[in-house]
Amino acid sequence: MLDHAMSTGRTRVKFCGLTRPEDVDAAVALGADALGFVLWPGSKRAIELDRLAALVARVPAFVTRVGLFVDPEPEWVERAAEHLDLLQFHGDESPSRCAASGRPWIKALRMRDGLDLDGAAEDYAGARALLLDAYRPGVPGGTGETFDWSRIPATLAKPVILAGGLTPANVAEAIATVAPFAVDVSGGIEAAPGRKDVAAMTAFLDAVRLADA
Ligand SMILES: O=C(O)c1ccccc1NCC(=O)[C@H](O)[C@H](O)COP(=O)(O)O
Repeated sequence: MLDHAMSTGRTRVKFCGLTRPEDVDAAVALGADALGFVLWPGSKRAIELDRLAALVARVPAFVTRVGLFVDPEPEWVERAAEHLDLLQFHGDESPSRCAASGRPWIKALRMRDGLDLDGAAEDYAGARALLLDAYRPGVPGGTGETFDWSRIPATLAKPVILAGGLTPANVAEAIATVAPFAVDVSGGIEAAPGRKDVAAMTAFLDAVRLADA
């Protein structure tokens, strides 16, 4: 069992739903650990492969490039994966489906009533982490909604990436409550879907660093 922060003393930060070069540049300059690109066409933040290639070309070494999928066709994963460091699955993918490409992956779990997190951690043993997100029926992610953080057990067999409705105003409380390995934010740092706000990105990272201090 791991405690969520794995005693590293620093909460990693993933900014998700990037669509514009200027937002990628700002996120890197501010010190985000990982950048997420939505590769599910149903999202307002979705990007095509040519845009993905152009955006990730701006990302330097040691910043993780993450691609988000929702029940994707294997061929789509293969084509996108050459531009990515890590795959993030947001749909009903089985563990074997997540692992099929042989590339590192994480599984997003939406916190619907009755979800057995310990069981999911066993089922998705091959995941590098579990991303815990809010549950809204019919919406696979990016809801901008929080969930009851006290539902997360203090120890879990996988590192926890906390997501769902995080903002510069609530992320410190989230870290104090959950002690996650990482936090993930999309709507809370946006001016509009897919358009990040530099002041909000800055405030979010400042709040995380203060919480870690
Ligand atoms: O952002 C989307 O539109 C999206 C669509 C489908 C699947 C996942 C999606 N985003 C996933 C993320 O990683 C978000 O960062 C996460 O759901 C938290 O979003 P938010 O509550 O807006 O911070």
